Amino acid sequence: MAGRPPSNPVKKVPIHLQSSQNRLLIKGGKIVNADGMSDGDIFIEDGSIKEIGRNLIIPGGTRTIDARGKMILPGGIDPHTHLQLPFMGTKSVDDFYTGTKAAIAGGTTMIIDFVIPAKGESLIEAYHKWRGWAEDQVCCDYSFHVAVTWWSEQVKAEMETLVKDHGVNSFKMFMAYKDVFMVRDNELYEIFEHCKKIGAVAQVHAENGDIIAENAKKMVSAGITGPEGHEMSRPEDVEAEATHRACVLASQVNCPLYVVHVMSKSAGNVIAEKRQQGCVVYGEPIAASLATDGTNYWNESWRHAAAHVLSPPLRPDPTTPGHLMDLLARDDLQLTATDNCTFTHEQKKFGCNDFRNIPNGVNGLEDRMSLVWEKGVQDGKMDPCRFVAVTSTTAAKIFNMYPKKGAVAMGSDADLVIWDPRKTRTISAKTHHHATDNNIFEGMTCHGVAEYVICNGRVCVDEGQVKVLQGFGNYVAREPYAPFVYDSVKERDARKSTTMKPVQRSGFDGEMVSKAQAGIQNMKISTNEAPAASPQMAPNDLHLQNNNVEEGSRTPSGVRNQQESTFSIAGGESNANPSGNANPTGNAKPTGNTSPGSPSTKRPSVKLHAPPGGFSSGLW
Ligand SMILES: NC(=O)NCCC(=O)O
Ligand SMILES: [Zn+2]
Repeated sequence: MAGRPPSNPVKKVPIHLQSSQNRLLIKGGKIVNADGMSDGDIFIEDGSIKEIGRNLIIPGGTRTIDARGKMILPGGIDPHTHLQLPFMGTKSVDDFYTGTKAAIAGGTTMIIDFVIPAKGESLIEAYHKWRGWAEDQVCCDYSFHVAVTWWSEQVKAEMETLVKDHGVNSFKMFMAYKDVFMVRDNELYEIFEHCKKIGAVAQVHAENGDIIAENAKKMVSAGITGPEGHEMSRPEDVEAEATHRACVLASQVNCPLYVVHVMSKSAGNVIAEKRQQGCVVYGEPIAASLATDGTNYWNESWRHAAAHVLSPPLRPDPTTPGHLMDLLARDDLQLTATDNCTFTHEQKKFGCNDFRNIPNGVNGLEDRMSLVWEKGVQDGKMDPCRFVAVTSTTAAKIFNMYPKKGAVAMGSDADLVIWDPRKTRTISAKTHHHATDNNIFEGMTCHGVAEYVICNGRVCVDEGQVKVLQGFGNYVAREPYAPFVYDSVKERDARKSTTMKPVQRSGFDGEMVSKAQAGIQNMKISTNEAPAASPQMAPNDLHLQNNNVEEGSRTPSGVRNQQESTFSIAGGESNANPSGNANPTGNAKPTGNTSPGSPSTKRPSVKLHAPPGGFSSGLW
C-alpha cells in the first residue's frame, strides 16, 4: 500500500557513517553469557560477531577497543516500551529517536514496543502506522508486539497475517482500561486459543478493570483526587486477581502466557505458584517495580507523586522491590523490562484535579541495566550470568530472536555492551537522554556503567560518549512457535492427551431413569425447587432459562461428552449438538426427532455455573 514501509526495508546508512566502524576488535574482556563466562577477544565485521578467541588474525585497519577489567555482555533487550504512544489524550514524550537514544546510553540495544490499535481499528493498519513512526527514528533495532483491544473475525484473521507476513509473534491484551482497551474473559479465552493456534505468545496487562473503575469513582467522591488515589483504587489484590485469572484462562487452552509489568509481591507470587503447577507463564517485573515503591504517591509534592503514576501502580509496601528481585533471581520471574512511557510534568498536570486523568507512565529505558545490576548483582542476589539472562537472553528466547540476539556468540548480531561493574553513576533528569523533565530514579547511585555500546557493529557509546545515528536501527521480524516457549507447550499438550481419557466402563450399573420417568419434561426448575440431584450436584449450580430441559449428549459409556457440552465460554449457546438428540448410551433411545424447527432442534439452554464435566446435572 502506498506510503507504507515494506516489512523489512533495507536501511541506507551513508557510507561515511559506517565504513570506519565496519571492523572492530574487542580485546581482553570477560565475556558474560547467560550460561557462563569466558575470556576471549571478539572480532566484529559488518554488524555481526565473526570470531571469538585468542590471537585472532585480524585485517589491517580494524579498530581495537581495550576491554581489560571490563565485562562484555549481550546488549540489553527491553521487551516493553511505549514510545510516542497516543494515550490518555496526549502522547508519550519519548519518541523512537529519544527513546532509543536513551536506551543505548544505558546499554540497551534493542526494544520491543507495542502497537496499540484503538477499538475497531485494523491491527494491520495500526502496525503500519507504528512502523512508519519508528523506521526513520530508531537508533537501535526494534520489533513490535501488537495489542488486541477488540475481538472479531477480522481481528482473528489479521493476527494470522501479522504472524505470517510481518514477523509479529506476540499479542497483548488489556484486562484493565475499561471501555478503552479492555477485553473481557470470554474474549480473552478465545484470543488465547487463537494465539496458541498461530504459535504466538499471549501477553496480558493484568488488572481488574471493572473493579478499578468502581473504586476510582468512590475514591473521587470521597475527595481523594491526588496521585495516592491511583494506587488506592487499584490495590495489589486487583492485580493479583487478574494475574491468577489470566493464568487460569490461558492454562485451559495451554496457551503460553506472559504477564507484563509485575508490580506487586502477590502478583509475583501467583506467577511463581502457577509455574510450579506446570503452567507455561512468564513474569516481567520492570525497572520501576524493582527499584522504587508506591510510598512516593504519598509525597507532599504533587509533581513528585504524579511522576510515579503508572498502571499497575507501584506498591506502598517498601519490601516489594526486594521481593520481586528475589523472585527474579531464582527464576520465579523471568526477565526485566521498563514499560517506558514518559510524560512531562506539563502532561502529568492534566490530572491535577483528578488522578484518573494523570497520564499513566514512567521512565526506565536508560536506567534499567544499571538498576538491575545495583539491586541484583551488587546487592548479591544474582550473578552476572543471571543478570544477562534477565536483561537480554530470556527476552531473545521468549520472543524467538535467540541466538541472533541475546548472546555473545559467533554469528550473533554485534549488539554488545562493554560494562564497567565497578564504576558508578548517579541518575538524574538533568543528565539523562530522555525527552522528559522527570526521572523516578532521581538521585539513585548505581554500580555498572556502559562504557561502550555497540549496535549492529557500530559504536554508539564510545568511552561513555553517546554517538547514536538516527534511523540506524532495523525492524526485527520474529518467527512464531519460539522453541523456548512452545517446547514446554508441546510437552504439556502431550501430557494432557495421555491423562484426559474417559473411564472405560462395561455399562451403567444402576437403574436407568429416563427424563419422562423422572418427570422433568417441561418442568421449570428454580433454585428453590430442584429435583433430586446427584450427590455431587449443588442445586444452585443450575439455572434453567426455559422450560425445556433436554438430554445432554453422552458417550457410549454414559459419561457426559465434554466436547459436546452446552457450556459456552462466550455466554452464547453451544451448537455442538444441534439435533438435540441424546447420544444413545446403549439403553437410552434417541428421540428421532430431527426435523428442522421441531422442538428437539432447539439447543438446550442450560446455563451451568460450573464447567462441563465438573459437576453432573443428574438429569437423565
Ligand atoms: N503502564 C502505564 O502506566 N502506561 C503505559 C500503558 C500500559 O502499559 O498500561
Ligand atoms: Zn505497557
